[in-house]
Amino acid sequence: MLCQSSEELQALVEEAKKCTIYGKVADYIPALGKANRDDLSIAIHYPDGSCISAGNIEKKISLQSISKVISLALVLMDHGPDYVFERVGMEPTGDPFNSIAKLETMAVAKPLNPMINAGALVVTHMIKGDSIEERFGRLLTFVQQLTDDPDVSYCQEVASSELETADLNRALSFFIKQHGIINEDVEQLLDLYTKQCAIEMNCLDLARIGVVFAMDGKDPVTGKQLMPEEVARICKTFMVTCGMYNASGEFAIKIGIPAKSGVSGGIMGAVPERFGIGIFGPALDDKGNSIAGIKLLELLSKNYKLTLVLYK
Ligand SMILES: NC(=O)CC[C@H](N)C(=O)O
Repeated sequence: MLCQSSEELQALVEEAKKCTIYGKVADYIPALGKANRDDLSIAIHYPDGSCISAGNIEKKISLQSISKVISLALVLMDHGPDYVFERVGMEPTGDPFNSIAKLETMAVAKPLNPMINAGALVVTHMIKGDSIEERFGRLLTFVQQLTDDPDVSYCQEVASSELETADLNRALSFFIKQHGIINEDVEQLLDLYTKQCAIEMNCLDLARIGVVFAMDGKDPVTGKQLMPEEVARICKTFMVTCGMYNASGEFAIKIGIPAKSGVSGGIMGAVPERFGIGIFGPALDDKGNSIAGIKLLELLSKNYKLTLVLYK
């Protein structure tokens, strides 16, 4: 779909771009280290199908942690909330996304929420299917429905690059396996998880996913209900409480938009009943969030009064 470029949005991008010099591209997944620190683009997708954009919105990025919201929606549909929340909690941690610390101090080694890596690994473990191919195929089909784009796929290079270097995620998986939270082969789980994180798309597709969450799980363009309202509500709530890692509290206070970020520099936002947002800005702050992406959302939220507490 063609996106109208907006001068107003472009001016906000130029303003937000000034802070990319204070950020750093993630390189613990070697393939992500190739990104250009100074990139910044945004698409906003409205329920009537129109959209506005600024920057190079055709550039594809891997979802990384943004995929955690989508896999959560899928397993909530696969198993229902009771089953899912017996295995992963609902509480923010205040710790970095890849931290192992709380797992050891909890009475049951159940990860605190599905947005940290330990919790996301449990969620990925719950994706139904008889093989890795079938489970990944189901997830990808769901993503293709959410974006209404059958060509969305994953980046083999990013997936392999993460699989080769994912020893911390291996450690988390072995820990939760030892404690009986998961019971599958760790290497297979990581194969599936790294492919999930490597699903790639452009900002416009990302904004389209955002508008589906914003409209309570219904694609406003096709009219299809892609997930039950209840599932969309749970996912959006996690985006508010845990979507920006251990910066979620400050983000909620200052910006107040349900959002999920990934270390590729992507942010997917869902402004309830109004629009979806897709951002790409690979320069990250010290918590792993897109530094210019956050600045851009702050400007948008202030200029257009998007913060949650203003909803009537
Ligand atoms: N914060 C992120 O985006 C993390 C996702 C990444 N694939 C990881 O597990 O480390």
